[in-house]
This record gives sequence, C-alpha cells and structure tokens, in this order.
Amino acid sequence: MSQAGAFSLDQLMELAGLSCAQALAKVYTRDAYRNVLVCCGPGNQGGDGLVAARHLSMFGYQPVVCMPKFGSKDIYKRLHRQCDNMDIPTLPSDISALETALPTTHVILDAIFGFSFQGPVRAPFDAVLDRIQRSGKPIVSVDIPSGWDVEKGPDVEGRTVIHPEVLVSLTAPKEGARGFRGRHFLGGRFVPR
Ligand SMILES: NC(=O)C1=CN([C@@H]2O[C@H](COP(=O)(O)OP(=O)(O)OC[C@H]3O[C@@H](n4cnc5c(N)ncnc54)[C@H](O)[C@@H]3O)[C@@H](O)[C@H]2O)[C@H](O)CC1
Repeated sequence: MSQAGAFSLDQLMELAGLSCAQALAKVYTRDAYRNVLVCCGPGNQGGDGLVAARHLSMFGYQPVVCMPKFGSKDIYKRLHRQCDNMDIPTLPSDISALETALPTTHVILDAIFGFSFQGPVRAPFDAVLDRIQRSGKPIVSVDIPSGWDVEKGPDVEGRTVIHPEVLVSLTAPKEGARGFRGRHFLGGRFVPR
C-alpha cells in the first residue's frame, strides 16, 4: 500500500476540510467575511464541510452549519459533535432557516455534493442549491461545484447548479471542472510526484 493509500477516512477528511478552510481564508479575509455559511451534504463531502467549519472557527471566523439532511455514518455524528462542542451553530433543517441566514452571510462554503453526485438533484437539496446560487454571495466549492456532472461539468439542462468564485479540488481536479475559470486550489491528501 502506498503512503497516500495508508490514510484513514478520518485523516483524509481532516486534510480535505483543513485545505478548504485554508483556501477560503486565503481569498476571503476574516475581517471582511466573518460570517461563513457551511452547507453540508449527506455524503463524505458533508464531512469535509464539518471539518472545515471547525478550522474556520479556530481561524476566527463565525461559521454556521447548514445540514439539511444528516448523513447516517458514525463519522458525521462525531464530526458534528465536535462542531457542537465548539459552539458552532447548526441551522434547523427547513428551507426557511437557510433563507433567514443568507442575508447576514458573507461567504458560502459549498460542501454539498462531491464526486458521487448523480443528477437530477433531489429534495431537499434542489431548493438549497437554488437559494444559495440566487443569494449572490461569494461561494467556495469543495472538489466539484454542487450540481455539476463530475465528468461533463455544469451544462446540464434544467438543473440549478452552483457557480462558485473559488474551487478547492481534492487530490486531483475532476474532469468536469476543466472549464472552471475562477480561483482554483488543489488540496486534500498528498499525492507523490
Ligand atoms: N479525494 C480525497 O482526498 C477525499 C475526498 N473526500 C470527499 O468525499 C467526496 C465524495 O464522497 P461520497 O460520500 O462518495 O459522495 P458525495 O459527498 O459526493 O455525496 C454522496 C451523497 O449524496 C447523495 N446524492 C447523490 N446524488 C444525489 C442527488 N442527485 N440528489 C440528492 N442527493 C444525492 C447520495 O445519496 C449520498 O448520500 C469527494 O468529492 C470529496 O469531497 C473525502 O473527504 C475523503 C478524502
């Protein structure tokens, strides 16, 4: 097993979430963009978001977690407990809570869907993607912007997709992100040259 393959899922998520928090902090300063809405999905990418929320809090931001559907795996429960222990609030799961939080949000971390996403977007995430994309707030996406086809990119007819200012690809950029023209970071685990 290679060195990169020897990491546990907890360690990979820790690296991924830390990279996302660092990339966000590089572009959006704590003084001007203190209120970060961390939107988490039900898969491993949602775990990256919870890790990022913890690091953003340690960097001096005020993250708020939006997790409309909780992942069932034990790892999400543990990561969410860590956020609770750091007094990082989680919004109630209804869409009106998200709508209420958006006006005071300075920047959004999109940790909703990663490479296992397959469209069309099902509820409740269809409404979540719509609200955050229409908010006009700057968005930092994790691995692949939510709603994008991981191979073909954003041009999927009839689907609301996220158009972020910043993308943090994890381990390697995905084929679907080839046409992305915003700030692009590479984060996550170390891959030997
Ligand atoms: N590369 C790395 O170093 C690491 C990357 N990580 C992150 O994990 C995601 C991939 O995680 P995975 O659990 O496989 O899937 P997703 O997070 O993409 O989400 C799957 C989740 O979403 C649901 N779902 C799928 N399609 C839909 C849909 N159309 N509508 C509604 N819901 C949908 C599905 O049911 C699942 O529950 C990767 O991108 C990285 O961000 C890890 O941190 C490990 C290290």
